[in-house]
Formats: sequence, C-alpha cells, structure tokens
Amino acid sequence: MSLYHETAALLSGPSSHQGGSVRSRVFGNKELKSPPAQVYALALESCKWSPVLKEVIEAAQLLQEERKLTPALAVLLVHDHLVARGGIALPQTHGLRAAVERHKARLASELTRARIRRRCATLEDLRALVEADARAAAGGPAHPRWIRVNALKSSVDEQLATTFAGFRVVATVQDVIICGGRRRRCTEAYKSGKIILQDKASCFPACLLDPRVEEDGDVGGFGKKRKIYAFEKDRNRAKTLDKMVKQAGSERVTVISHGQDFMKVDPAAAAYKKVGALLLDPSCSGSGIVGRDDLMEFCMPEDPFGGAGGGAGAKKGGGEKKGGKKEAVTSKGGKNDRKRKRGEEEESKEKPVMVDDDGATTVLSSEKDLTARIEALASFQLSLLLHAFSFPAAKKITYSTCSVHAGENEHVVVKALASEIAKKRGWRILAREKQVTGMREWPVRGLVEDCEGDKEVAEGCIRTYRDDGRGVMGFFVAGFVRSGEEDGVVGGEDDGGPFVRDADGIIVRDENGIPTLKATGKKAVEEEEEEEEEEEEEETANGQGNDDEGPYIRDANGLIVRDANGMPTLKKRKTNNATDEDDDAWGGFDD
Ligand SMILES: C[S@@+](CC[C@H](N)C(=O)[O-])C[C@H]1O[C@@H](n2cnc3c(N)ncnc32)[C@H](O)[C@@H]1O
Repeated sequence: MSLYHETAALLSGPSSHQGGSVRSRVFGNKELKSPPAQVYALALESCKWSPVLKEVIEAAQLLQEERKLTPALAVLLVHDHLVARGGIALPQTHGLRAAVERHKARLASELTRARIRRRCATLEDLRALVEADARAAAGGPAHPRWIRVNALKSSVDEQLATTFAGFRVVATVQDVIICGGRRRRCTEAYKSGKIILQDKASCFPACLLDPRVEEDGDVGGFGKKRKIYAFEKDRNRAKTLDKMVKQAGSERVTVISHGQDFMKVDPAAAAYKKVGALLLDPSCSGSGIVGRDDLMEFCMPEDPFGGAGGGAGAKKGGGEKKGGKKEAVTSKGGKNDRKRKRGEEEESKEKPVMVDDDGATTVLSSEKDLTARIEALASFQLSLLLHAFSFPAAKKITYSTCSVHAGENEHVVVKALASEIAKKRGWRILAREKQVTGMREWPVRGLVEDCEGDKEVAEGCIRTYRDDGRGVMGFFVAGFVRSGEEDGVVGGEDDGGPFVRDADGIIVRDENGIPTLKATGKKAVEEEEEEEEEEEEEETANGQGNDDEGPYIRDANGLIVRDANGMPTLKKRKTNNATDEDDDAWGGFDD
C-alpha cells in the first residue's frame, strides 16, 4: 500500500476514531509498511492544511472529475501537489499523481482564492496562518513559538533591532499573536543560526547548570580551551545534533560522540578528567510535550457521490448535507462518525499507545502498563544520573525530562540523593536560593509529597505544565551540586571555586585578566598554561573533531569494540584499554 493510501486509511479509517494523537496512531501502528516518520509528517501537515484544501478541492470539483480519488486521498495528494516542496511522491505516470496534476491550473487558482479570502498576500503568509491556526487548534492556553537568541552569534538587542524590528512588547503570553509578514526575516535569522526555535522550558537545564569556565571546567564551559562533550546513542539523532551544533556556531568547542551510549563512557578517561558540569537530558515518556496534533482535525471535502470517505481502509461516511448546509467531515465529531465509532471501536483491537520522546511505543492495556513503563524509564534515568555522579571533577549536574510523571522526576531525584555514590561524593540538591536568578524566581516547583515531604528538595526542583497559561511545555529540571572536598577536589560551589573573589563574588584578576589561586596566593597563569598544554595533548590524542568517531576501535556497525570486561580498545595502541590513566596511553593517536 502506498504512503498515500496508508496515511488516508489512518486519518479516515477505523483507527481515526480511536482518539489519541496522530503521533500515537502512527507510531503505535505496527502494520504500517511505509516509514512511520513519513506517514506522520504527511498526516500532520495535511491535517493542518485540510481546512484550506477542503475548500480548494470542493471548488475545483476534483472529486466529481476523478472518481478514483476518495476525499482523504484527495487532501493528501493535493497537499503535496500544492504546498509540499517536493510535490507528489509518486512517479509522474502514476494514476493518482496524474489524477491531481491534470487539474493543476484549477487547483492553483482555487488556492489563490482561498489565500485571498484569508487576507494573505503570499503563499508564505498563508503558511504562517495555517501554522498559527494549527497551534490554536492544539487547544488550551496559547502556546507560542519560543525563540532563543543564540548568544554565540547575536544578542537580544541586535535581534530586537533587526529580525524583530516593529514587533511590540506585550504583557502576557496570551497577547502573543503570529505576525506572518515577518516570517522572512525570522527565516533568515534562523538559517544563520542567530535564533533557535526552542521551547522556553527546554532552555531551563542549561540556564540552571550555569556553567562557569573557571569553576566548572569542561562540558559546559566554552572559554578558549574548554570543551563540551556530547553523547548521543542514536546515530540519526547524533547527526541532527551535529547539524544544530554547527548551525549554532559551537562546533569548535563541542565534541560529539556519535552513537555513544553514555553508560559506557568511562568517567575516569583522561579526556573527561576536567569535566566539571554535566547536563543530563535522558529519554523519557514525553508526557509533557505539547502535542500539536492532539486535537488536530482532518477536514475532508464533501464526497459528491456520498460514498466511501477515505481510501483504502476507510469506511463509509463521506460528507452529508444537512438543511442544504455542507458540513466538514472530520476524523472526529460528526454525527455519522459517532455512530460508526461505536461499532468500529468494538471491532477494533487497537489499544492506546504511549510514545516516548524518542519514538519508543508501549501499548497501554491498563493503568498497570503505564506504571510499569514509567518504572522502567525511571530505572534507566536513575542509572544515567548515578553514572554522571561518578565523574571525578564534576561539581554540578542538571537532570531534566519532558515528563509530567513524578516517577520520572521527583522520585528519581530522591533516589539519586539517597544513593551510595551521592553520599560518598557529597552530592546534594542545588537549593532554590543558590540557583541563578531566573530559575530561582520560577514560581512552579517540585511536588513536596513526591519528595518524601522534603521541602528543600521539592523547592530545588523546577516544574512547568503545558496548561498553566505560561505558554511552555510540561518539563522538569533539578540541579545537583557538591563541593568536591569529599574526594579531594579543590574548590567547589560552596567556597566559590579555586580563585580569589571580591566581596561581590567576582573573580579578582590582574591587568592581564589572570586570576589568583586561593590555595597558593599565586597567579594562576602557570597552571593555566600547563592545563592548556595538557589539553592540546589530549586533543591530539583524541583526534577531536566532530567528524571523527573517537579514539576507540569500532566494528563494521560503528559500535565500540570492547573486551570481556567491557573495556574499549584505543585505535593506535591496541593493547591499551581506555582505563589506562597514563596520558601516554593517548599519545601518538593521529587519525
Ligand atoms: C530527551 S532527548 C534529548 C533531547 C535534547 N537534549 C534536545 O534538547 O534536543 C534524549 C536523548 O537521549 C538519547 N539517549 C538515550 N539514552 C542514551 C544513552 N544511554 N546514551 C546516550 N544517549 C542516550 C536518546 O537517543 C535521545 O536522543
């Protein structure tokens, strides 16, 4: 079955009445032959455009002319023909493609009419309006598109004076409206990496981590010689990460380990000996994600023959006339639909499906299934967090999820704090009063009852809810800190780090910008130079760069080859395994 038939069946056939988001219907359907991501993209975009396309198809009388097209198929094909950049994804000679392209002049002029009726000057303006309508249809309080200004390439002032010149400041999230006409400038700023589209809540972890080069060393810092090490187990996602890092202009300081399981990263490896801050944003249930498609309706054109309403797999129930007024046929809601729904629900064996934020699906037959899935995720999340706790120089960690379940949030935090390693290494919650201003002031905090009544822990946790009027997705973040004295690391969050500071906590520097070490009272210059040399050695040793596959030998599938003890082998010196602390073990690695 083609992509178009499968998507039509999904949007208008029996499964369309099961409720749930388009996402869960697509990713939960194990019978799909077409790639789920393609089906999802086509379904989602077509749903967004379907109110416009319904008008276009009806006015162009496409269904009267092309009897092989069903209303659902017509929407999908006309969507790709008129608005998708690549056109219809079928050979030119394919019957379905020809059935639409035969009418291209009429379809184009009806699209122009639909655009003018909506007072949009260009197709780009119409796109912006369709997006805005889709967001509004997602229901609940306004959910604006958040834009983060990339401080590596621009500044808020510059963006306000350029990309957003002419925008006005509004007092509340609900006052935010979409200004379609400004889209072009936004696109330019986006393409150049000056702005990044990112939900406000998902910026919280980096903000809470607040890495300082002098105190926190690697991972978070981006000073001259500091590094950010990023681990992404999924190779496709790692490619996206790579792209985003380059677009953000951070490639010089970011080392991405493509396909690397963080659990298998050796915290004692020389490369990570200065890692002071870790941002842990692991896979989760994704229950806080604003499902733009949760309430999305698929509007189908009137079926002129009153028959089948949706291509292969679709049942009867096309448009119906009531008192001469046409009704939109949607995948939910209509009276006919409701009648059908009862019978089909009984027939169908499909169950609700939970789709994690990385696409894993779990069929939920009962409440128990949900509990079991959350427990499984929580156990994996806790393992990752405890692994992060073991990095020798780490003094700050943030843990975040886009889940609203306490099981993945407060419970993980509480268990992590009670762990052996937390006690041994002195990890504690980053208390609210020690957090950076914006995070400290955020009003929504963790749930005390889910922190075993510990108010300090609950206050240290930051939550957001997608329906609380703040315009953000559901999110959770907590920070952990330690002084480092427990295992002999000098300096720490309590004593303000290794350098002498003034009464305002600012590091005191000489005229050359060199800080003074508390421990010795001497300028830190020698140590810094020494560190730089070491880092240069490490970089050579690691063959760092975004495109290489790291220092270890990999198999044909790109997986790191390990010995019986799980130790990887360095590429140059096959006899040394990666736990060798001697820097020499890294020497001479040149590819
Ligand atoms: C919530 S997403 C991260 C999203 C990312 N921080 C962002 O803002 O776009 C979680 C990611 O962790 C990755 N992941 C899960 N387990 C992992 C592991 N053991 N090691 C490395 N990456 C892992 C998943 O592939 C997924 O891409």
